[in-house]
Amino acid sequence: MLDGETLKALYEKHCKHGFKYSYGTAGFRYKADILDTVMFTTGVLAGLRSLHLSGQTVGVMITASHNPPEDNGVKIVEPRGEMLEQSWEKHATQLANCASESYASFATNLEELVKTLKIDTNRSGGIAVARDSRESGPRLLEAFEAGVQAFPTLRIRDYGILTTPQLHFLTSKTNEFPQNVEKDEKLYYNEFLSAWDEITTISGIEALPFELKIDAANGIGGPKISAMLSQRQVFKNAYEVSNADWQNYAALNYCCGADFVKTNQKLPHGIAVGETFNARRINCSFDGDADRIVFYYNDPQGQFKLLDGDKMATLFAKFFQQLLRSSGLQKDVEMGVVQTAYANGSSANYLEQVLGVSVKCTSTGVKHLHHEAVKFDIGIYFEANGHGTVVFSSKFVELLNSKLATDSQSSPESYNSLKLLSVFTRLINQTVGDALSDMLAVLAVLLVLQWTPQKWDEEYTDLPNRLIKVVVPDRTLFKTTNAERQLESPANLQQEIDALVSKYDNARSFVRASGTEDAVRVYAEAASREQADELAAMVGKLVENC
Ligand SMILES: CC(=O)N[C@H]1[C@@H](OP(=O)(O)O)O[C@H](CO)[C@@H](O)[C@@H]1O
Ligand SMILES: [Mg+2]
Repeated sequence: MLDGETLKALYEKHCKHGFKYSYGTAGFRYKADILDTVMFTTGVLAGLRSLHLSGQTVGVMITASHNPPEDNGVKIVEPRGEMLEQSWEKHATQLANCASESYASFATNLEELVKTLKIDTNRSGGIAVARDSRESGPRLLEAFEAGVQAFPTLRIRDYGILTTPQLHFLTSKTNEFPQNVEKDEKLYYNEFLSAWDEITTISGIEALPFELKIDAANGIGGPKISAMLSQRQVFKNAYEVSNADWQNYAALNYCCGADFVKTNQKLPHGIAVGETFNARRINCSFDGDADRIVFYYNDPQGQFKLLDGDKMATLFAKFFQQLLRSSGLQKDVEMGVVQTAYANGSSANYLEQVLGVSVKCTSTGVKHLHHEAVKFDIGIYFEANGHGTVVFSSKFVELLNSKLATDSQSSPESYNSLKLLSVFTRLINQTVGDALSDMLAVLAVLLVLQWTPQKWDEEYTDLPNRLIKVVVPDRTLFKTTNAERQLESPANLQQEIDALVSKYDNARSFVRASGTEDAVRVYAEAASREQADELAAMVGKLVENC
């Protein structure tokens, strides 16, 4: 470990005092100008995590996702590509807050952590770091790297600008693959494109039968999706990337991107739809770090229709259920869908009542959903905003492989389904929700089923819903229970919300403090658009006045 004097000099160069931080839904996320201290301590903490995990490489992503350009943030990725182990979040928060107090407090906390976690600071370890396209990224990276220097035995691999899922993927491959395999973006593209190639072979297509319009939110997803799709002839002239101006910092997520489309339920700037209805036209929006995606289309009446995370979860559930049936595996495989309270009531109904698939509800944040999803053989998890993926158990993959090895003589339909299931385990980025890989997976399902976006949408009808933000003096007063669906405090607020909800048809509403923004979120759904909007506004008033 670095000597005290040198560490103190680094601390003084990068740390400021007086701010209180907390590791939220997706790491630390604040205005970029107050993040230097927490970047420095995250460098130290990621180092500790790597050393604690016998020197395995730990990932770090510097991003504020869908937030405005002036924000930034940082999150730590486990060696297998998952979000930081939850018991370590408190260490991350505590170290940052001690550093925000004084050097002495930081040094004492660091010493305690090394002691209580029994960390051998002399061993070697590794950090893989990347950032999104924000202007503050390089400065914050510098503060982060200074923190990592606390342990001179650590190697840092700086990947420059990546999407968040690319960093998760490369972190996981760094630990999984031998040293002589180059872990770079090429590895990422090859992984998903080679699975995609099998889909085009199975479906026998030479050109994509869709007109695909991609809104890249002026984030890093723009150049990356172009780098990926331009490698395959099948996409030639079939896609267009809008809002790809990732070097125009102020344009990031501005009036475009997945969050804008989901929240406003309308087309982003830069995507126009033609006068006449086109059944093959499919649009999608990424968020700023390309770990979310939503799809949409305009129906024959010219009405905007959103195909969000719930629609993706239900599409995958229906598709995998069909494949399990036709391959005779449905009795051996447990499939489930994990959602949050923000999932549209109609989607849960459809899954349970129409498909007969089990549905679990967890707190917001993919770390919670992922944790629950891995309990299934096929665990499909999506937040309504389009953040999610599918995870497959190793038991399921082994079963598939052994069936594929022995079942080649069985019916062509059954064999084909087994092959498709196997391809999807490779087409989907299982480490984390990934706009690029999710986009390919959705297109692949539509191709195999020969569905248009409209046909996909017609499986069930969303209940009209509204999500609003209310700024309050202290959002930490809003405490929830029951997977965030009910408030415990402020006292009596839940009863008042329940009383309002009971006045509307088929209605539901809940309130929780955001973990990424300084606001309280209010969600409402009801039988009609007017009722959903009115209920959200009324509950918002209750929150404002309490
Ligand atoms: C309602 C909503 O969309 N909440 C988002 C948002 O979290 P909040 O804690 O609600 O701010 O950002 C998270 C990180 O990207 C994402 O996981 C989550 O779904
Ligand atoms: Mg994101």
